[in-house]
Amino acid sequence: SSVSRFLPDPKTVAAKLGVDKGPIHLVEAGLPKQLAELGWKVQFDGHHQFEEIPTEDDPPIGKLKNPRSVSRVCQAVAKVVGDHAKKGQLPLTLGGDHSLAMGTISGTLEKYPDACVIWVDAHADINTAETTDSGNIHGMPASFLLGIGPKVEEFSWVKPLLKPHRIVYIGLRDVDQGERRILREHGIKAFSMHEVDKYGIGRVVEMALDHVNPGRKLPIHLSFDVDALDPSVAPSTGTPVRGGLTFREGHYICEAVYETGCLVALDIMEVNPSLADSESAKQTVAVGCSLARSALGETLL
Ligand SMILES: N[C@@]1(C(=O)O)CN(C[C@@H]2CCCCN2)C[C@@H]1CCC[B-](O)(O)O
Ligand SMILES: [Mn+2]
Ligand SMILES: [Mn+2]
Ligand SMILES: [Mn+2]
Repeated sequence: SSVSRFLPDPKTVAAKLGVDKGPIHLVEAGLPKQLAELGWKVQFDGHHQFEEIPTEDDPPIGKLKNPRSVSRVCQAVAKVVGDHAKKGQLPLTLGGDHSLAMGTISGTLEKYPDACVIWVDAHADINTAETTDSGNIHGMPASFLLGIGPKVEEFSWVKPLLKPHRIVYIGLRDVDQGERRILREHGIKAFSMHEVDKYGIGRVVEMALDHVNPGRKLPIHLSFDVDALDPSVAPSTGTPVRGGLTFREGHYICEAVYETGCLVALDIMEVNPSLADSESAKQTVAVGCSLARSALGETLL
């Protein structure tokens, strides 16, 4: 039977790949086979190739860096994820940069306009073209999905279909001033590491689900940035921040989301093996595979 009551197709997961070397390592670590062993019909249609836009042809737009290549890749991912979702499959996107979530969540919302998003991350990724300091678009996807901030022509293809009460964060601990203001002004619910310490991960996940999916009637898109985990657990990632989720807390979130029976799309993002020594890279890849298995039904007993 299909894991989610929203997936007519019995347990078919379509593995998508990001733009980074991370996805290749996750696949080569055996993730497709591991998912097949969980009973999934895995459709892995190869590594997504994107022709690079040379940097000189992709100058910043305002502060935004590599806007054209990011937009092009995300738009392609939106189409492919949307197509898989419309076929009743569960798109699993392996990143790669979290800017890809503009594509994956757009794809999910096309099929499931009432889907809710559980965003697991050290960061809120909700800067606008105005509030961003870094100009790195991986810090902005949520603002485009929510339609917050000044219009950026390059990203006008991102339809603002996500509503503030349909997204909830878990794991925040490095949020910019401008993002704090946005979260507050839009009434967006966020469980930082402070709440994880205070209530424990079990209660936090329950409160997060109660907030975005009270009757567990809505489809869930889980977007998991591995930098939500403590750097001792997932060291090989772009923006590590101390004081993160333990190995078990991260896996508990995935197990609990799976148990709702509402999961329709999954992102495992920001695994970047080229950023650490090979031991740390291997450890991070293994955690990425393990999180995906937990979100797709691997239980402890
Ligand atoms: N908000 C950020 C942005 O660049 O917009 C700034 N932050 C780094 C910055 C370093 C100095 C102290 C404050 N934090 C990274 C974050 C984006 C993370 C993207 B993700 O996909 O890894 O979540
Ligand atoms: Mn990134
Ligand atoms: Mn992120
Ligand atoms: Mn992050």
